[in-house]
Amino acid sequence: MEAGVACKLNYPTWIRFGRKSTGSLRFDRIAKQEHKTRVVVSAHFPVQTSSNRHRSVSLEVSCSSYTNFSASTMETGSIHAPYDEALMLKNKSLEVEPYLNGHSIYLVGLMGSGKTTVGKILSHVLGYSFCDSDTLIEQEVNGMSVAEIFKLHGESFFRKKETEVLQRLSSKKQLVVSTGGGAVVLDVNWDYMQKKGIVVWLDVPLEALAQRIAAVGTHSRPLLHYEDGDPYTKALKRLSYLLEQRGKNYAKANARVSLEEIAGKLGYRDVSDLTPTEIAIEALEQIEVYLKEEDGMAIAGL
Ligand SMILES: Nc1ncnc2c1ncn2[C@@H]1O[C@H](COP(=O)(O)OP(=O)(O)O)[C@@H](O)[C@H]1O
Ligand SMILES: O=C(O)C1=C[C@@H](OP(=O)(O)O)[C@@H](O)[C@H](O)C1
Repeated sequence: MEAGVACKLNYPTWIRFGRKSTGSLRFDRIAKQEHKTRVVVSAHFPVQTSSNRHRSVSLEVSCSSYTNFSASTMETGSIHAPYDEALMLKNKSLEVEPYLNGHSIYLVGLMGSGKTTVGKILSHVLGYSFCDSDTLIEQEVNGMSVAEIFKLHGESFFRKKETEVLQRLSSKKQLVVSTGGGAVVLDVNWDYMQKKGIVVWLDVPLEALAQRIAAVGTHSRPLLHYEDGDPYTKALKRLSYLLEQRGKNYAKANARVSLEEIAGKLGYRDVSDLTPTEIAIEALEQIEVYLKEEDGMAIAGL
């Protein structure tokens, strides 16, 4: 089909895919001028996942001639086009960036929710600096690891340092900050994060978190050392408890990125099929929704 349409117009077509089963097909401007072709496009986007993880999209396109608009359809068929997530991420960041106005992004969520992984992707695509609050704390405490800080100085010392780090970052713009899972508990931390920042919650099902943590081990996460059992069981038990304690705090975030919802939208059966880039795209979408709402409220004087 792609070849067929291109052949009729003698120019290549551009196909842009949206994420919510929508998209558009754009024809080269010169092609439109030269051929005086009015293109009527009806697109159908069932998302399919192939075994090599490259998504392809079926697209049905109908074209009719401009000079004889009522004329019959030139061609109908189906295109399988690669789903370029890096390009989609870039496009989304270009769309969101002007609304961001330099505001920093603070990622919150339970241990293993991907704050560091997704944060690095976001900082790179937005051209922001990336900070990991745990790493900054470790640097402040003479390079001691988080686990060692907990062991030697206790959790309250760690929390004090965490607040100091967030206070220091709060005066800066254009940062993507991966916070520690417990940063949401203290109100003062929210004041710092929201001073020049937007808080985004990565909401990941507990089983997926426990799987991720079990894959790398629990040694670097001292709060997971209280339970018995294998790493998966230990992580699942403790994370369930922590979510009960902190659920309300995470829900205060300006934007929520639910992996279950993204997987549903993309037609995946399991959240573990999602790539960090797909999660980063959704984070930008949710940030955009939040900023547009804020903008609307400011214009309405609310
Ligand atoms: N979308 C993802 N799918 C699978 N594994 C992931 C994903 N995001 C992160 N991980 C893995 O999970 C672990 C924890 O991720 P990380 O970004 O360090 O989380 P956090 O900073 O929230 O603790 C790492 O081993 C990372 O490679
Ligand atoms: O949930 C928590 O209270 C903690 C999460 C950890 O960070 P990650 O969420 O980056 O693992 C780290 O700050 C510390 O072990 C405490």
